[in-house]
Amino acid sequence: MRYTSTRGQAEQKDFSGVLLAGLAADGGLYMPLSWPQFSTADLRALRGLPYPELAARVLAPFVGECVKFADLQAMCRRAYAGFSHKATTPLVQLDTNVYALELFHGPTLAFKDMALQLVGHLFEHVLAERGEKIRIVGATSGDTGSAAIEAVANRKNIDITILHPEGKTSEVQRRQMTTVKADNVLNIAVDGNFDDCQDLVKAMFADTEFRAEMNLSAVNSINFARIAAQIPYYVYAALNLGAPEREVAVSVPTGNFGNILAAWAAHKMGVPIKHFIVASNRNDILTRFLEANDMSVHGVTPSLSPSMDIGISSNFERLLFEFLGRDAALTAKTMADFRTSGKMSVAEPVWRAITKDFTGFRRSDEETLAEIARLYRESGYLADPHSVIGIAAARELGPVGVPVIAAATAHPAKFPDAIEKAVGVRPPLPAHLADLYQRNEKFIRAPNDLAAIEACVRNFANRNT
Ligand SMILES: Cc1ncc(COP(=O)(O)O)c(C=O)c1O
Ligand SMILES: N[C@@H](CCOP(=O)(O)O)C(=O)O
Repeated sequence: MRYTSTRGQAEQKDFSGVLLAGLAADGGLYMPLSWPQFSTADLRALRGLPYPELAARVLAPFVGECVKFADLQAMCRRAYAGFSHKATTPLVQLDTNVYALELFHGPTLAFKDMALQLVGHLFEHVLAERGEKIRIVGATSGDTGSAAIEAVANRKNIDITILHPEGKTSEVQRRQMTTVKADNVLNIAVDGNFDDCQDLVKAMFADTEFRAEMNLSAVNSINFARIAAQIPYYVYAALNLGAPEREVAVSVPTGNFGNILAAWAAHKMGVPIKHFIVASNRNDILTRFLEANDMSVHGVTPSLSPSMDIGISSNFERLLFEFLGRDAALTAKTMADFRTSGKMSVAEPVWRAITKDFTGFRRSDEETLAEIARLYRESGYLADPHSVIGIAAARELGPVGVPVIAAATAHPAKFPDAIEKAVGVRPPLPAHLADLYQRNEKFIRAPNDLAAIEACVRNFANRNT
């Protein structure tokens, strides 16, 4: 499998090349040249497999020749061995046609573990083969940071620097990053919001000298390996609900658009996913676009679902590329105009085609608390402030008679203040994190300034010289 940039100017790469590069050299995002196809018979053959086996088979065509299938299988087994639920991603029925797909049984209690636990093994494997060292730079609004750190802490040949917006994650999320004891981890609290952190990461990649000097790599969903590793759980859930003979829909709490894009990729590969519901909080750029063809940047306002506090959704570029008929020049121009003007609308037929597949939904903080309370009262199910928006969207907008997979993206214990406000109880952290509040934190502070951040990354890289 070869990968091409959405902006068409970067060299094509194989899976390992994409994994290590993260962002394409032209600022675009890598996409497979074509989507692997799974026939009805192929899908039936996956039904009933344990999650790690299914994941290896779904990922094999993306990985291609880069990793032997037996090695990929072994990595999938190791990646999910530590998950706290035997089914890895269990489905919980909440209503006649609403199912929570629990993606938070990994070590850091969010869906990011699903991809990053595997990506950590893939990095180590590919780096050992190539004899290379990488420096990962990543941005987080709360969950990617700890999942990435957990996946690569103490791994040889990898340094990781995570930028988080100071004061804008939950305390549990911050401590999950800043209390990890590993010499290869640097946490930076940036004086800004998530979009500032994400821009700083992209700017480091755009600084070609710095990128080459540091051999930068990415753990955010700009790295296609992240998207690929998020596809298998949609295949697994759809099969468990009757696919390929039965259609399903998905409802996904959305920020950077990576998770729902993975569901859409599963649909392109042959899984009968009929509709895609984008659930957002008050940071609703995608919902505004889906309602009125208006993608205008409004900045980021803190909410009770901090991981979705994202102003610009990076992965929308991948969807745009597809709906523009894979016209890289037009995608590049549209993205450049968006960058300059802070606004984007697409040609009417393109917008109609997108909105045929995707519907937007939003909930304010007050509504989110009310949804948590209602769900808890009616079914005893405690959902975190991100997942509950997707669940509410599934109940309200799910196509009639079609089972909706509502992605449950985080464990409620990551957001105890919001949960307590909604239902009056503080969900306890699992045993492996029980002493999180007693652990010592380690991070540095930096301004929202590229030169300052690059200096931090460079100093960290040179710490032992
Ligand atoms: C708990 C949670 N829900 C939802 C999201 C949004 O997912 P995405 O950025 O893939 O749209 C995130 C962060 O990415 C998250 O951490
Ligand atoms: N919501 C994320 C932000 C980054 O998203 P990613 O999927 O591109 O890594 C977070 O919680 O950190």
